[in-house]
Amino acid sequence: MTVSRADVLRALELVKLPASGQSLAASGRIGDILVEGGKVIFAIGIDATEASAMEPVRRAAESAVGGLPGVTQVLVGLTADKAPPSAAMQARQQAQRPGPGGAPKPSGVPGVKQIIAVASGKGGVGKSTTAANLAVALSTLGLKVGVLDSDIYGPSMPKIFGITGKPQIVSGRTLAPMEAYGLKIMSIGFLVDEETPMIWRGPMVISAITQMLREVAWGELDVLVVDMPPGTGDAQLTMAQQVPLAGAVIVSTPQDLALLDARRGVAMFRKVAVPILGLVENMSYFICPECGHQSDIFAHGGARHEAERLHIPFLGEIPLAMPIRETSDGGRPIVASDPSSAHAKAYVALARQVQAGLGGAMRAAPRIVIE
Ligand SMILES: Nc1ncnc2c1ncn2[C@@H]1O[C@H](COP(=O)(O)OP(=O)(O)OP(=O)(O)O)[C@@H](O)[C@H]1O
Repeated sequence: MTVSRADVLRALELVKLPASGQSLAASGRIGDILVEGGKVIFAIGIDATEASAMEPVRRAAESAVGGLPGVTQVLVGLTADKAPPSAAMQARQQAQRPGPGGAPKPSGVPGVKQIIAVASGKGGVGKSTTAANLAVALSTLGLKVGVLDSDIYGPSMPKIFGITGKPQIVSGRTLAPMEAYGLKIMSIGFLVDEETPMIWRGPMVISAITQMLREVAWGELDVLVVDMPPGTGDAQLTMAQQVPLAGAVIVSTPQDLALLDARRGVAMFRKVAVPILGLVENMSYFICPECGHQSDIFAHGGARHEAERLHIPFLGEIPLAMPIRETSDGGRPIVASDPSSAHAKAYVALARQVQAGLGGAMRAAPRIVIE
């Protein structure tokens, strides 16, 4: 038995909006409905200010559609991007945006002291490898560390940490994070099916991130490292705004073009008043494993200059090295699998800089209110 879009809409007629009592089906808030076999995926358009009020509607929509014969899986996201906002909505959003003074900020996550983002202006610069090794390095400094992989375009933490399986539900909607190398790990890869078409991932990212932040039993953490999706589009900007970030680390390669993208990354976090902890140069230079000769394949040092130009801290250089790639691609990040190597030490040096920067960021940031 296959479900049709009309069946889905009929089920959504029974879901009412809290404010108006209007049915969700008739509200004009439902975007395209994707039906693949027994899987149904769609997004509900909302004003960014309605996110918590609309969460029960999202859940009601999921259970109404989930009850249809032939439906095996339902994924409903809330998206603030769908419809162009009305003038009133725009005014409200404008009022919410942090001004030069910094406030207001999203509320903190109970038990989690600091959340940092690892971001890059474009894909493929080694952001996830850096985030994973930075997280392990922070834990070698004695901190309790979690990793939240929000890279909708290519969640790589399950692979980097060699995690298979799915997180278990601990109670109600709360999931237990996965664990590896003493870190708590949650990935969007565990929540969004690999087959979910890319076009759906953008709209879903915000509700998935909220879920990963607030409906995961993180326990007590000193630092939660968020691996951001690469780029500086709307999804990334909204995330930077919605996640209570203490700071951001930008990863770049030394090439001019990558640096241009890194500059956009810096501008994005500045726009939402998130402190920049600094810029890391990844794949900075190459040391020949045979003869030990160092070659600067991409004109090494570009990121250091760029950091100076942008008046942000330069956090260090990570070489382009086969052992980094092999361990990262093999589920054993080098800081965990070969902690005495020079490469691991480079990440630990990076972690020390980040830790020092966070002290400053915390002093400068408004007090985070624990709900
Ligand atoms: N310093 C390094 N030396 C050698 N290989 C590296 C280094 N950093 C990353 N890599 C390799 O480069 C590839 C891309 O890295 P990674 O997935 O971390 O990048 P990313 O920026 O997160 O990519 P995406 O944007 O696609 O998610 C991986 O195969 C990784 O192992």
